[in-house]
Amino acid sequence: MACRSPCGTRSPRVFLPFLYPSLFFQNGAPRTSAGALAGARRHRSTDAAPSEYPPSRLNPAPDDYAISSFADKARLTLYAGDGGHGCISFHREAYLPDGPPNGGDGGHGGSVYIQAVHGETSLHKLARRKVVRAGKGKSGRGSSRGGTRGDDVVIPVPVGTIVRELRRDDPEAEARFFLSARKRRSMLTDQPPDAEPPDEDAERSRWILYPGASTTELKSIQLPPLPRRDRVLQQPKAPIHLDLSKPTPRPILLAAGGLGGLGNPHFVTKDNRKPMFATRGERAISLEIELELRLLADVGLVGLPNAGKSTLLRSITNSRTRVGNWAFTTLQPNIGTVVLDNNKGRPLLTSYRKVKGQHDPFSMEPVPEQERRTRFTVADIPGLIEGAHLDKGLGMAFLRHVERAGVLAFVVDLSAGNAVQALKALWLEVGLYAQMRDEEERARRRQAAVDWSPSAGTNLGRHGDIDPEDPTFWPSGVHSPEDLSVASTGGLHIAGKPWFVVATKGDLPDTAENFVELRDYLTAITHGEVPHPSGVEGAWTKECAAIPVSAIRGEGVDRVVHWAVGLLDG
Ligand SMILES: Nc1nc2c(ncn2[C@@H]2O[C@H](COP(=O)(O)OP(=O)(O)OP(=O)(O)O)[C@@H](O)[C@H]2O)c(=O)[nH]1
Ligand SMILES: [Mg+2]
Repeated sequence: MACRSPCGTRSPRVFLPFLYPSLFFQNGAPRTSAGALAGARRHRSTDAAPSEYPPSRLNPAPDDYAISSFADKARLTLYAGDGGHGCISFHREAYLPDGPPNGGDGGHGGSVYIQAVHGETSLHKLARRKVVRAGKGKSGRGSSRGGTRGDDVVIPVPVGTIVRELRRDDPEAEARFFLSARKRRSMLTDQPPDAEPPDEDAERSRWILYPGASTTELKSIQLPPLPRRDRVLQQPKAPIHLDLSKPTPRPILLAAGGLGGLGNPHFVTKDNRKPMFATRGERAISLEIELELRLLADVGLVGLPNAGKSTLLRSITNSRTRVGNWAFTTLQPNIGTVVLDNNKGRPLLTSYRKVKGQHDPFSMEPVPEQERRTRFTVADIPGLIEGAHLDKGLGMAFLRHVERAGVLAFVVDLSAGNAVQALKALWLEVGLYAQMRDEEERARRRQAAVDWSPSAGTNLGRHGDIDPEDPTFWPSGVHSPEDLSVASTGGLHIAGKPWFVVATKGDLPDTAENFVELRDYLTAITHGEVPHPSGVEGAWTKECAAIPVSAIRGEGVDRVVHWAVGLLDG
């Protein structure tokens, strides 16, 4: 039977006790009178915890928490710096009326880089900044003085950030593309490339002519072909897709600055000793990118609102995340660190993690396969409600922060109704979300391949010809047409993770029966007697366990740490 929830949406009655325990339970016993519903207060901000527990770190006062700004998405427009123009100048000296050309070169424009660093935890500063501009190169000056380079900009982002290119505007690549297209056209029509009249304006716009020259001199100027230039920085091809899941030792180039123009001494020939022209600096690329932060924690806590996730985090780490007896106390993800080593050389728990891909090519030392784990991180996210995968409540936006956790810990409140039902509801949301993410990812890859245009990259052949056999033809991350039709994993990337249940608030009366039912259900899943609660095929069911705890008293929480470490070590 469905009823109308206090916020006006339709939700099955089963969710109400989880969302608004104060409406249904008083001192652990369910309320029976219907009139009590109307009289009950929705939020209890002052008496945040049952009165029998004295205030402590695990039962904090409502204002005893750390606040920090947090954003996990940002959109940025990046402008690399234009190159400075080359200078047209001639040496002037008394009694030397016709000095040699001495115009300096323009400075190169600054580039925009990105770097994943420890210490950054949020994208909120970038989300507010919106635009990032690198410096323009200064134009060259007389007496062979080159222009200074534009300043580079490095964007520091937290480890775990994903960078996606949305749009790019590269005037130089466009010009090159049109030039090569013209050449191709003339080849197809069997005409020599020079038969087609050159686009005068396009060619001329790349040059600066001497302002002091007379009209007749200007008319007689014969511009040479643009010189070929070597680039130190190659613009990454479109579309850029980076997954910065590790700190990057060096900044990664996103938008390369334009080359500076060449001064007039470069164009001296035996026929033209006084070139009255120099080249303009290149116009630089601009990019629109999207940043998405997926926090990298070893263990992700998933639970209904008010289940006790934050209290659990406080009890196993030194986190000061907010705790309160109402739904949606936590509005942004929190990460806590569980220290397994008391920093005095004596490990509290022996754990090893596998090391891969960290081989130092210059080291003769054998690479260890595993190293001692001294700490692991736990992410606490806002509570999920039914329909979270459809963006109801707050849950959906934050599920991505547990998406990359090695282990999922489902936190279930034993005092708020049937624990098995609560667990099934959570897995249903997580499973649906995982399937949706898979679908989204496939759609994005398909779209990227459709949107992508070779003109945006710098990988044209000599004549601008496109070769699909060439691995550089495909956008980054896609190496062949088959890659675009990846078989659906159906959400297995989340449902395939090891998981366990933390049955919390075990100190409250009449919770033992609820726990026994939950434990029996998990044993049945492990033995394959009932299906995995997510409904995803091939999901992890190796050793599903429920650990009873009272986080507010700090009882049983050591077992949570031990179990999590066991699953992390594999
Ligand atoms: N008796 C008892 N109360 C607990 C326990 N753990 C948490 N609580 C209380 O349950 C309420 C909710 O705790 P929170 O840790 O804020 O719950 P949460 O899951 O983080 O809630 P949201 O952030 O809103 O999703 C608080 O009043 C806690 O004091 C426990 O083990 N026993
Ligand atoms: Mg919380």
